[in-house]
This record gives sequence, structure tokens and C-alpha cells, in this order.
Amino acid sequence: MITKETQALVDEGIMLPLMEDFYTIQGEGFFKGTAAYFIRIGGCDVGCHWCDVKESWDAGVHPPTHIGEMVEKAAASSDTVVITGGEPLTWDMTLLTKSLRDKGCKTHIETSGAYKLTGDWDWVCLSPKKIKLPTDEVYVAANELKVIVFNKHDLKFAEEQAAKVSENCILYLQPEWSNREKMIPLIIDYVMKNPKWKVSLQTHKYLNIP
Ligand SMILES: C[S@@+](CC[C@H](N)C(=O)[O-])C[C@H]1O[C@@H](n2cnc3c(N)ncnc32)[C@H](O)[C@@H]1O
Ligand SMILES: Nc1nc2[nH]cc(C(=O)O)c2c(=O)[nH]1
Ligand code: SF4
Ligand SMILES: [Mg+2]
Repeated sequence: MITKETQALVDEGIMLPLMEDFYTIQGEGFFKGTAAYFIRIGGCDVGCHWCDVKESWDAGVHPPTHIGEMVEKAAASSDTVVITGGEPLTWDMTLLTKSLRDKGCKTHIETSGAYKLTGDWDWVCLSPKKIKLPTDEVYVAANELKVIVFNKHDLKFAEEQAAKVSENCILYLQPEWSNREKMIPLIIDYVMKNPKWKVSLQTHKYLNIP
């Protein structure tokens, strides 16, 4: 159980439930191959059945941590910081992103977009989920749209989502990891026929890095 005082700090975004943080190579999407510091904030109730970090879902098991601590560590390693989770937009991202920018860091987010968009972002990766669709403001802010393809129907979903983002948003299809052998041929064929889309792979999993 956390105290009322701590809960108040979490509500303000001064403390956040930190699952893990690590310096690695961004494995996915537009910045694939770029060194970046990752901050993984616990808490998500979207509930994707194929989620590769289900341990993140329960915010209660991840210790409320002062954002200042996270920012110090991140800024000491990298000028590019990716906020992920869990679903980071479960929380108020205003103060975390402000502190990161004050330290000269670029702020990137990995989000399903299911909740109110808070924070100041240099890059928004929107990965929409059918079971909890993004809010209108996140579609507008998205720099890249990364749709996870678990089955053939997800290609139709991808087109519906692409119709909602801005014109310069970069479009990616990423195979769901456990079903990648089946989905990769389908994605390759689809991208060759519909070249507005690009392929994104979880390259960190092939490289055996976090
Ligand atoms: C774990 S999520 C955390 C951020 C946020 N909740 C979201 O879904 O965008 C980070 C990224 O991994 C993707 N992802 C999660 N599980 C995956 C899987 N099994 N295969 C491929 N991508 C996956 C998500 O769609 C998202 O783009
Ligand atoms: N290397 C690496 N790249 C990533 N890109 C998005 C990730 C995420 O879990 O949000 C991720 C991750 O977990 N590791
Ligand atoms: S929204 Fe993201 S963290 Fe939440 S269940 Fe889906 S993939 Fe996992
Ligand atoms: Mg990941």
C-alpha cells in the first residue's frame, strides 16, 4: 500500500511507478538503430492478449519513483529518452517531459493513445489497439503510426487507423512477435502492393538486447 501523500505525488506526475530503465538501441519504427535511454512506467489496462510486457500492467508492483531520479540517470546516458510502459498516458507526463527537456533530452513516447495526451513530445509513436482506440488528439500528434499485425484483419484495421493520422505521419506494420513467421510474408506482400506502408521489426529481439 502506498500512502496518501505518495498517491498525491503520483497523481501530479512528480512520482511515477517505475518498472525499469535502461540504455539500449531503439529497436522499432523510425528511430530503429538509434541509441536511446528507455524509461518503462508501470500501469496499463488496455489488455492486449499478445502484450510482450504483461509484468508492466499492475502499477501497484512498481515502486513510485521521483521523476528527478529518472531524469538524472537518463540524461547522464543519452540525449534521446523513450518513455514507454505499460501505458505511459495512464499518468500525467507534463512534469517528466518538462524535466527531460530542461536537461536537453529529446522526448519520445511509445503509446497506444488510449488516454489523454499529456506532456511535450519530440516524437510520438502511436500503436493503436482495437480494444481501446486512441483519443482524437493523439492521432493528430502522431509522428509515426505502428500497427501490430497478429492476423490478416489487422491490415484492415491499419488502413482505418491510417485514415485518422496526419498526412506526414510515417506508417509502419510490425509483426506480432509470437506470430511473426506467419505474418511476415503477409506484411511483405502488403507493403509491396501498398508502398505508403513500411515494415517495422522488433530488431532488439533479434539482437538479444533489452
Ligand atoms: C509494450 S508497448 C508499451 C507502450 C504502449 N502501451 C503501446 O502499446 O504502445 C511498446 C510497443 O510494443 C508493441 N508490442 C507489444 N507487444 C508486442 C508483440 N508481442 N509483438 C510486437 N509488438 C508488440 C506495442 O504495440 C508498442 O508499439
Ligand atoms: N530496444 C527496444 N526498443 C523498443 N522500442 C519500443 C520498445 C517498447 O517496449 O516500448 C522497445 C524495447 O523494449 N526495447
Ligand atoms: S497497450 Fe501496450 S502495454 Fe498495454 S497491453 Fe497493449 S501492448 Fe501491452
Ligand atoms: Mg518492448
